[in-house]
Amino acid sequence: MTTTKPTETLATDALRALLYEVSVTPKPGLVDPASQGPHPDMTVFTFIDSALSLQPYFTQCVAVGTAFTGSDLTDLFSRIRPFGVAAEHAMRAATNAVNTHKGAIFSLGILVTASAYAAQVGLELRPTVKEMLQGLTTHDFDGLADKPSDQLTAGEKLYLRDGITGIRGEAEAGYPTVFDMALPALRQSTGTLNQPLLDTLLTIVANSTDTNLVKRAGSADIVPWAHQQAQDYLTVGGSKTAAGWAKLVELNRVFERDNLSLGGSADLLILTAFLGLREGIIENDSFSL
Ligand SMILES: CC(C)(COP(=O)(O)OP(=O)(O)OC[C@H]1O[C@@H](n2cnc3c(N)ncnc32)[C@H](O[C@H]2O[C@H](COP(=O)(O)OP(=O)(O)OP(=O)(O)O)[C@@H](O)[C@H]2O)[C@@H]1O)[C@@H](O)C(=O)NCCC(=O)NCCS
Ligand SMILES: Nc1ncnc2[nH]cnc12
Repeated sequence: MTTTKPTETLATDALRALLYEVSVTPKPGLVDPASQGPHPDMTVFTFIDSALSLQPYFTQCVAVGTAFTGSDLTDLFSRIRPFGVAAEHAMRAATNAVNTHKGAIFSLGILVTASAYAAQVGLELRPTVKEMLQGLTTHDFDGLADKPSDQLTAGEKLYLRDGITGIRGEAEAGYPTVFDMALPALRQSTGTLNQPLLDTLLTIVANSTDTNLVKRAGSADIVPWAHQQAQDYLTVGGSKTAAGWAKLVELNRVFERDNLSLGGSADLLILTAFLGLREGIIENDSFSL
């Protein structure tokens, strides 16, 4: 990917990506301006407050990425992790302790930091991300079996039970769902901004393992079902056809009825929107054809 946008706009583009994602409607399994979906503890306003609470964090990520001069990029990741933990506290302070953007804090913080560093040294973004996160899953999951079960996070439990690496596996591999599937789909999309982002979300759902979905469903068996539902939507034309809209309305109903969350997929859409903003595919709330 290439970007000519200045580093000074990175933090703002991160906030725009967070706000654009929650504004897209109608999103199955997720909060949008028209529906809370399967999230009775969150509204679109919770996400707006959450996003704005993260502005200092993204500014910190830009500063750390720009100033880094070390040779081992895993040190760059280690330097921002404490800021990420602090950002989680800021998020919970802004949302009455609700988890809106925990995953987005992790993933978007990495992309913002890597973008600032890569621009400073003239490197490509994705290799920079992979170097920063080398060994992440091994590091984070090492000794997990000895951790008290009541202290395990959702992702850690799913790794122990199903071997699902979730956000960590996606990140350490350099976000293949984003770079190899979602961003190419966004580049080829047309229409109003809402439509390409909807079709990109369902492209993500069709091609990734969302640990929120698995957690809510109680079994990884939900994943092939979700892949098929999203693919069916895309096959009938997605947001561009009446059949696609009918499928989307039906998916919204089923995900809400069955309490199924796509929080992880939403985060990957946030990353894709951020990269779309950096590449100029998305400009000033318009969408280049
Ligand atoms: C590295 C951590 C962030 C990992 O945290 P954890 O051990 O909790 O791991 P997971 O549960 O596997 O994932 C955490 C969140 O990551 C998102 N996610 C899930 N699957 C994927 C995926 N395949 N690719 C990318 N991202 C994924 C998801 O976050 C989003 O969903 C949450 C909102 O949905 P909801 O269903 O409401 O979630 P809950 O409230 O938790 O469930 P309910 O109670 O409602 O049922 C929200 O977080 C979205 O962002 C997963 O939830 C962490 O360990 C860590 O290190 N954090 C410190 C910060 C840090 O390291 N920062 C680094 C600076 S760069
Ligand atoms: N719109 C959304 N609804 C629920 N969880 C999310 N995580 C990130 N965006 C979300």
